[in-house]
Amino acid sequence: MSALPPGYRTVAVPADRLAEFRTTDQLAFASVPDPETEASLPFPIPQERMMAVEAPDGTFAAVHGSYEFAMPVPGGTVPCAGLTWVAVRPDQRRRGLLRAMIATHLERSLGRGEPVSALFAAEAAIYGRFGYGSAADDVRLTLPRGAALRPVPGSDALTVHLERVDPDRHADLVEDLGRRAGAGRPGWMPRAAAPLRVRAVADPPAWRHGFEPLLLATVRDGREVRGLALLARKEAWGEAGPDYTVQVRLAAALDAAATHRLWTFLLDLDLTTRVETPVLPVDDPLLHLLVDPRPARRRLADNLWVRLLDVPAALTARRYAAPLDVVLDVTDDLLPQNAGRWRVVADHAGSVDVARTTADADVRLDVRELGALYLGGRSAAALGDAGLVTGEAAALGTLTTAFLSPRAPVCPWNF
Ligand SMILES: CC(=O)SCCNC(=O)CCNC(=O)[C@H](O)C(C)(C)COP(=O)(O)OP(=O)(O)OC[C@H]1O[C@@H](n2cnc3c(N)ncnc32)[C@H](O)[C@@H]1OP(=O)(O)O
Repeated sequence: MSALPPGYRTVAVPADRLAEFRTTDQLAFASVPDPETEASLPFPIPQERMMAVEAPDGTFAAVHGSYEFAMPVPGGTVPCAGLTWVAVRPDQRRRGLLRAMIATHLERSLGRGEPVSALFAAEAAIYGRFGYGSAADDVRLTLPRGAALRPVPGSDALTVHLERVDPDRHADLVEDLGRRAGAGRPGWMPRAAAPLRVRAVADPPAWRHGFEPLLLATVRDGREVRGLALLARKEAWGEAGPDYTVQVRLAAALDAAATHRLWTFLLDLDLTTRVETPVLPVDDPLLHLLVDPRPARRRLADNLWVRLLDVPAALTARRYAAPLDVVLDVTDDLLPQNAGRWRVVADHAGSVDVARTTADADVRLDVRELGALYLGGRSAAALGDAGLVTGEAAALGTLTTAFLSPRAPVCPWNF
């Protein structure tokens, strides 16, 4: 794999070097050290998944970590290493430390039996060279107060309850309902680990930036919670009076009526002028419910990047929307065991077989593009139009239909 410069070495991070791990990350991201906030929150990365590169003087030059995820994929879940906290000290850049850390990450993930890795990219140009493909987009809207929604039967019968967030009482509720709301959506990463659940509802003053303490809105059918949102408002007064902003950090609902009731509430809070949505999938029901979507400001961004580490294990972990019998010729510069021709056969009953073959290839593509297709949010035909995947139009069409997911993939929280 990738060599480190002379005198550098890859090391595990023992508990007594957690502060140095954090400081290295803060130096790379220019984050303001905040010991009070840090002490109030559980550290998110399991210690055995934290790694560093030590410089010749024994200090950390670079760090990375990973989360253990069961990533939803079309028709199932796959063990996934969520790469995170990738940081190279500014005085140690561009000498191959990231490249070496990626090699370590791929090798260790495979050793743990994780055939897939996923990440959020700080900068979009970094990870393609390592075989990660942009597999999902997300959208954030800024909506005017009072934006009208098309009617949904049953919405009026639901009630809304608003309270301040209490992390002890609400962490599991938020995770459980969020998980159910995202059922069937590839990439909708559950936060199985307790530190991640706690941090999802955490509200330290340093994170508020002028907004009020975090609120929880629950949509109820009697006593049963059918939807919820985490939100906060920012007070502002202008010449024309109140000009508040509502920031919705998370919104989840179990059905159309709860979705409608939740957004009807969020879009009509007194004193407010605008409502900022959280990250939404590009096919979120809110987009379909808006009577007039044009005044909404939209920001489209890349969401998950996906890397297949073990091509046959990854491809057999998901199901396909149509029968498939195709020979893929895959290139993979970092993991040669993935390279070459694979026959992928899937039938209507859900059986999938991926095996080495010497047959002629129908489709040629890099592992990066296979990662982009994996969650079902990209079209092989469209990647073909861009020259990134090659093959006969019929083969690309079959691949497109079989890989697509009925719901657009997204991860609703950034790791
Ligand atoms: C999943 C996450 O955690 S995303 C967070 C990533 N971290 C950050 O953005 C924090 C600030 N930046 C950094 O810490 C570092 O500059 C990193 C991690 C982005 C890069 O680390 P380096 O050790 O400098 O990278 P390294 O020297 O191994 O470069 C490997 C390759 O990536 C390229 N590269 C590195 N950074 C970037 C970048 N920001 N944009 C485009 N290309 C880049 C290099 O040019 C090199 O290309 P080559 O293989 O064609 O020669």
